[in-house]
Formats: sequence, structure tokens, C-alpha cells
Amino acid sequence: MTVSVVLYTSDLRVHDHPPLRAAVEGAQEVVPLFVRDPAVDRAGFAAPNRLAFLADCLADLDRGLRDRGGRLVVREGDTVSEVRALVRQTDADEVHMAAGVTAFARAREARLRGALEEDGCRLYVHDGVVTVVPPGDVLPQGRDHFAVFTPYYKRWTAEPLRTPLPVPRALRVPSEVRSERVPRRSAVAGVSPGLAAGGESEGRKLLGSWLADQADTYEERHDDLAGDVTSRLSPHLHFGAVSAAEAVHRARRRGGAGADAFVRQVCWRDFHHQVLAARPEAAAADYRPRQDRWRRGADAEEDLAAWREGRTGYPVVDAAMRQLAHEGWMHNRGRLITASFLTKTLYIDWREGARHFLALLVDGDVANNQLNWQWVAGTGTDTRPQRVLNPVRQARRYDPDGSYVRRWVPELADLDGPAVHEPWRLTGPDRAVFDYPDPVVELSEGLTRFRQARGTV
Ligand SMILES: Cc1cc2nc3c(=O)[nH]c(=O)nc-3n(C[C@H](O)[C@H](O)[C@H](O)COP(=O)(O)OP(=O)(O)OC[C@H]3O[C@@H](n4cnc5c(N)ncnc54)[C@H](O)[C@@H]3O)c2cc1C
Repeated sequence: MTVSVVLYTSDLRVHDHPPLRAAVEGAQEVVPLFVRDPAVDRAGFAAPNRLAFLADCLADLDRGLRDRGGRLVVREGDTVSEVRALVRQTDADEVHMAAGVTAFARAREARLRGALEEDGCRLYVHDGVVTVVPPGDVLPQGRDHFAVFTPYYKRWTAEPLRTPLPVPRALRVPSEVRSERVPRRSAVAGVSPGLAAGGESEGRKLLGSWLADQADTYEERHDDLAGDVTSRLSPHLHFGAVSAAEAVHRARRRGGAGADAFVRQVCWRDFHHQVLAARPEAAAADYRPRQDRWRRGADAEEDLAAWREGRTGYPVVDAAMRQLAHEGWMHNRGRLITASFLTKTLYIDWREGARHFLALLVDGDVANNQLNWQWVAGTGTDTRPQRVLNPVRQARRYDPDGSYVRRWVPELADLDGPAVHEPWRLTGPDRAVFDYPDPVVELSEGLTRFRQARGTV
């Protein structure tokens, strides 16, 4: 009996899954394996919201495999040791897994390759499972990655897209292989109350319904904070419960300006992955150093705490930060506004903001979080690194009647229309009615400080 192991990491699905497909085609029995590795927690990738969503994904993956005669095998421990033990137990000839991008994933892959070679087992690392186009597949002349999005997008769009793979009809798991319990969402403490449900079934349902009902409005309304018409697929893509390649394939098949704009956003995801693959140190170090001497000390700590807790006195910033705390997710426009506010108006290190986001975001990942933070901070790939988003102008433009703010900042719910964006304009008893803080800093003061720091005054 030939046996293959499929090591699941950020690809928790049965549809369009090249490693699973290859394993089923190449062996009589397959072990679909997920390892809960404490090293992942230690590296800071585990956070309650993501652990809860992960539990949903694993439970659904187990169901998806059982529907085809298989099941998910869960182990806890060091990934390399657990895979090796299984390979020895089942006498497996092959291990299949998706290629990773982070330094952590690559180190794990290298260790695994070395260990399996010693046991005479082959490791197959499949590209194009996590991203649509594998990092490194499209390159500018003489360089190891694209540093600017638009030329990358042009090349990316011209790449051939593989047809999504069907789910294997049946698979057999060796009966002697035992699994630990699939983790349960209810066992995770500290989860955001409004966290979405995870899992491949949910993700596929969402992709289908969003493409059918919302995609047409996306191009025009994707920045509308209150409208909330973006796909919300990011956590499903992060855990690989939905295949990014399949999402692009289906959006292109559907067609239209909204679907095209959605595909362009998914390309941003690939873009950041190819930057991180080429520059793994950009997870922590400035991609383009600007000689910043970020604020530190007690005042900065107080401002940072106000930002984290959604009490900066700028309603749109506070609304978005509270959405993050409540849902473990934030609208992209909110992420841009809050990140610009922290790094440019408050002039606090982007790493502080990225850390807080990673502690809460259900879609939080190193490539997209750290590199978007760097983009906003002007230390990344933005071609206009000194741009500063004015939160009041942003609010008037993307939350014109103030509904988003009133939804998340109930203290201001009685302020009608766009007046909700500038409560400090009220005076005397009108102002005293609202139990809401004054701005932590004047916008003009923040702007001058930033421009002086960057030497652009
Ligand atoms: C400071 C900051 C931090 C961010 N951190 C993350 C993160 O940790 N994880 C994450 O997935 N996204 C991150 N983003 C990108 C973006 O905000 C989210 O992907 C998006 O809001 C998710 O909502 P959606 O699925 O409804 O997106 P949609 O608008 O429906 O877009 C479709 C998909 O495209 C991808 N996408 C969209 N915008 C971006 C972008 N700017 N960069 C990379 N991919 C993108 C996502 O996978 C998203 O699901 C961050 C953005 C900023 C400004």
C-alpha cells in the first residue's frame, strides 16, 4: 500500500488544492495532517481571533474530508517531528505541502526537507496554493521582486491562470493513524464578540453570494465605510479556506468593473507576498528607511493607548479601532486612516501599530499586515511616502453622513449628519452632553511634527 502525507498549513480546504490532488493521484492512501505547532504561537502568529477562526476551518476541513471518505489528522508538537513520526509509522513515500513565503515557513520547509531526506521520503512543495502567482514567477529585469505595484499588476494580469482543481472524489486514510481532537472554537478565550465564522463552506458561500450580489457595486463603493460592500474574504484567504486562484478565476469569469477591481485587490495580496519572499526582513525592518526617530516615552505611550482603545478624539479613527476590537476585522479604508493617524499624525512607530493589528486581526498575516503598515508609514512601497491622510477629510468623504461613526461610537449617536466627525466644534453645554474625549493632538501640529521629522518642511 503506498501512502502520502498532505501537510496542511495556510491552505485549509479541499477544493482547488494541488497538494491534496497530487497526493491522492500518487498514492493509495493519504494522511491529511495539520500540526498545532507551539513554535507558531511563540513566533507571535497565534492570536485568539485567529485561533478561533482556525478551529472553525479545521472542523470544516475535517467534515469536507469525511464527506469523501477521509478525515483530518491533527497533531500537536514540532511540525518536523510530527511529520517524521507519521511518515515512519505509515511508511509514506511522499509528503506534499504548499510553499510558504515567510521566513518562518521557509525555515520549516528546509528543516522538513532535510529530515525527510534522511528517511528516504520525498517532500513536494507546491507553488500557487497560497497566492495566485507564485512569488518570483514574475520579475522585473535584473531584480528579485517588484517594488512598485502598478508594473507588477500589469505583468501579473498577463500570467496564465490555472483552472481550479476539482475536489478528489474519494480518499482513504490509513486506519491505524490516530488523531488528536480537532480544536474547538468554544475552547478559545478572548475572542472578539463579533468575529465571523470560519471554514471552507462559509468561505465558498461568501464568495458565491458576494460575486452574485455585491460585486457590481464594489468598484464604486469599496471605500464606503458604512456601506461595507467589500467581500470580507480576507480571513478565508488568509487561512486558505478559499483559494485565491479560484476566487480570481470566478471573478474573471463573472466579469464587470466590480469584479475587475476585486481581482486588482487580490493582486495586492500577491504583491506583498512577493516583496516579503524576497525581503523577509521587511517583516520587522524598514523596507525603505527614512531615518525616522519615532516618538517614545510617556506621552507617546499615552497617545498609543488612546489609539488602541479608540479614544483619540477623532471619531472616524476611534470608530475603526472599535470595529477592530469588536469584529477582529476592519474595513480597508479604516485601516488606512488609523495607520496614517498613528504613524504620521502621532508619529509613532509603525511596528507598534502592526503589533496591535496582529493581536486582533482575524486576517492578520505578516506579508499583508507588515507591508501595508510600511506602505502607509512611508517606509514601504508607496511611491508617495510623505502623504498624510487627514482623518476629518477622509471621514467626510468616505462616511459622508456619519453612519459608520455613529455605529461604532455610540457616545456620539445623537449627533446628526457629518457634524459627528468634528464634535470639538460644539461648545459649552452642547459639547458637555457628549462623553467623548477632546482630540489627542491638533492635526496641524501633528502634520508639522511629521514634516519636520521627515525633513520635508
Ligand atoms: C495598515 C493595514 C494593515 C492591513 N493588514 C492586513 C492583514 O493583516 N491581512 C490582510 O489580508 N489584509 C490586510 N490589509 C489589507 C486590506 O485592508 C484587507 O485585505 C481588506 O480590508 C480585507 O477586506 P475584504 O476581504 O473585504 O477586502 P476586499 O476589498 O474584498 O478585497 C479582496 C481581497 O483582496 C486582498 N486585499 C485587498 N486589499 C489589500 C491590500 N491592501 N493588501 C493586501 N491584500 C489586499 C484581500 O485578500 C481581500 O480579501 C491591511 C491594510 C492596511 C492599510
